[in-house]
Amino acid sequence: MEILGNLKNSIRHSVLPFASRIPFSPDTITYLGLIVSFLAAFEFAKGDLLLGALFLILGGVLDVLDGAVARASGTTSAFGGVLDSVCDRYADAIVFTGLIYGFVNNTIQGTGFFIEGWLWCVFAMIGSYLVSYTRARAEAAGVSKLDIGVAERSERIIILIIGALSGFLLQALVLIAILTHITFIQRVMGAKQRL
Ligand SMILES: CC(C)CCC[C@@H](C)CCC[C@@H](C)CCC[C@@H](C)CCOC[C@@H](COP(=O)(O)O[C@@H]1[C@H](O)[C@H](OP(=O)(O)O)[C@@H](O)[C@H](O)[C@H]1O)OCC[C@H](C)CCC[C@H](C)CCC[C@H](C)CCCC(C)C
Ligand SMILES: Nc1ccn([C@@H]2O[C@H](COP(=O)(O)O)[C@@H](O)[C@H]2O)c(=O)n1
Ligand SMILES: [Mg+2]
Ligand SMILES: [Mg+2]
Repeated sequence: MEILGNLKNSIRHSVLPFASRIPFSPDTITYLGLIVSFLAAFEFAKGDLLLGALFLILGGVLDVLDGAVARASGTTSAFGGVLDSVCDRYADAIVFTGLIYGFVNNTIQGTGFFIEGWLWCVFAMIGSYLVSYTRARAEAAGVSKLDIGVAERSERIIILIIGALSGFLLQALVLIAILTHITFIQRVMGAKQRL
């Protein structure tokens, strides 16, 4: 996990020179990233997994860039951090909703794994929210930074992108559902240790 943490920090650092030339405010980029997530959801609802994945990648890059632009321009703000987080929650929800719509309306094919594809989307969404909320609630209780676990947002997005591009979308959703519940337990235990 330490290696992945270092990779994330090196990516955040490596985009700073590029970010410093972006002529938009961090908040604008955050809002733009949310709009792109809506586009990804719309494409998944139509069953277009390729376009959905491409919008997920763009949305993910924007999610990295908003913080990079803030740091490069010295305009990081407490509100920006809140805005970034809540927009990520809306983005998570709308993308899973697009996938659920796709499975329910059979524009996305995929059955098996004991339960319906749309239900795996629901469990993946529940797990994702438990991961994020546990961190938010623990940090509100005084934990410094509970960014631990195997399925943080970046990992969830990458698994979804690879699943959508590779034809193994249902398998990716099953993996996200399982890994997010593991991460939820990791974070509850981490909060217990730190509080
Ligand atoms: C234009 C370019 C110069 C831009 C540079 C490109 C680089 C940015 C490379 C990006 C790779 C991109 C193609 C893949 C999509 C990126 C996506 C994975 C990133 C999504 O995570 C973004 C971010 C989320 O953290 P953030 O602080 O914004 O939000 C936090 C989050 O909401 C928390 O939720 P949770 O607790 O985790 O559930 C909240 O709790 C926090 O409060 C909130 O602040 O994470 C940034 C992580 C890294 C900086 C980016 C990770 C990149 C990957 C690990 C490695 C990318 C290369 C892979 C090999 C690509 C493979 C997939 C390929 C596309 C098929
Ligand atoms: N509109 C924004 C978005 C982000 N920030 C700051 O960046 C941090 C998130 O960095 P990422 O690389 O993970 O996106 C966030 O906590 C804020 O400090 C901002 O100020 N305004
Ligand atoms: Mg961000
Ligand atoms: Mg974010």
